[in-house]
Amino acid sequence: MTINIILAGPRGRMGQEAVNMVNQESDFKLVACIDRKNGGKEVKDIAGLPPLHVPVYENAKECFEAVKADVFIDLTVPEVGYYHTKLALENNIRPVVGTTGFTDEQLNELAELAKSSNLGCIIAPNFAVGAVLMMKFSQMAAKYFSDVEIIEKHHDRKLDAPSGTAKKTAELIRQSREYKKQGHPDEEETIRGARGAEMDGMHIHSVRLPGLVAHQEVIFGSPGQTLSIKHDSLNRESFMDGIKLSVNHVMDMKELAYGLENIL
Ligand SMILES: NC(=O)C1=CN([C@@H]2O[C@H](COP(=O)(O)OP(=O)(O)OC[C@H]3O[C@@H](n4cnc5c(N)ncnc54)[C@H](O)[C@@H]3O)[C@@H](O)[C@H]2O)C=CC1
Ligand SMILES: O=C(O)C1=N[C@H](C(=O)O)C[C@H](O)C1
Repeated sequence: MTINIILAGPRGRMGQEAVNMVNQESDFKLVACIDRKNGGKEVKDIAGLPPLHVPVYENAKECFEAVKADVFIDLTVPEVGYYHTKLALENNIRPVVGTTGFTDEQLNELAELAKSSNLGCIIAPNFAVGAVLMMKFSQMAAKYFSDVEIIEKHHDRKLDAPSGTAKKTAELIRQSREYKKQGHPDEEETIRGARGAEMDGMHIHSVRLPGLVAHQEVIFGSPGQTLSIKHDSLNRESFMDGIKLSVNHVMDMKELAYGLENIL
């Protein structure tokens, strides 16, 4: 069976990689792209994309109404990604979303909409299988270590901080860690932000540097020992297997899953 796909964000770092992946998969067919420029053109007219006679729309509503598709892939920015995802569900198209930075309220609203529409929807802060394992291993370790710091490192073009992966890691850790307000009770920041962001008494630190792609280390400590769990995405190909898997899987789902671990 061929899965017809609409993709938003085709000129982005992830979008370009995903257009090429979809184009190379024999069971996937790119049927339209949503881009904030290039409306009325075809994918072949956009530099860096394959020579495909596939229409490009600037208006997502117009695209979803005009083009018949099974799955919608979003790789854009948070507000736009949320709007696209909602619109896709309203048009009976199953979203696979890599865009990070959605609020809890937005995630809850999309989950309700997917359920009431009986449609699959996958929103995954990280599509790299190794990163999912890093998160799950951290969740396991948190049962035995209540002191933990998360250090995420990304390229300096990234808009959201902390990363979606770091937030998801903290949520998974929270499920198995006994609550603890970490650090010295009297500790003080002499420069604001020195201790990073705080969630549930644990700390998250965000590094942004040119040259990096996507990296995270979760460090646990207890008297006399530390445990480090680390993952590196060295390029964006690392995310493509997770997107492929999600596109196939979402076809058989009837509700929203938040995180690739739910379908592995
Ligand atoms: N889930 C995962 O495994 C991964 C998720 N990401 C996330 O994917 C998203 C995209 O990342 P990158 O490709 O690195 O970013 P990018 O900046 O290279 O691409 C963003 C895309 O969004 C489009 N865009 C920006 N503003 C827009 C607007 N107002 N309307 C319509 N389109 C708009 C841009 O034209 C571009 O195509 C980010 O949220 C990032 O955190 C990135 C890597 C892996
Ligand atoms: O913007 C990125 O690059 C990435 N974003 C995702 C996140 O916020 O966790 C996934 C990965 O870390 C790359």
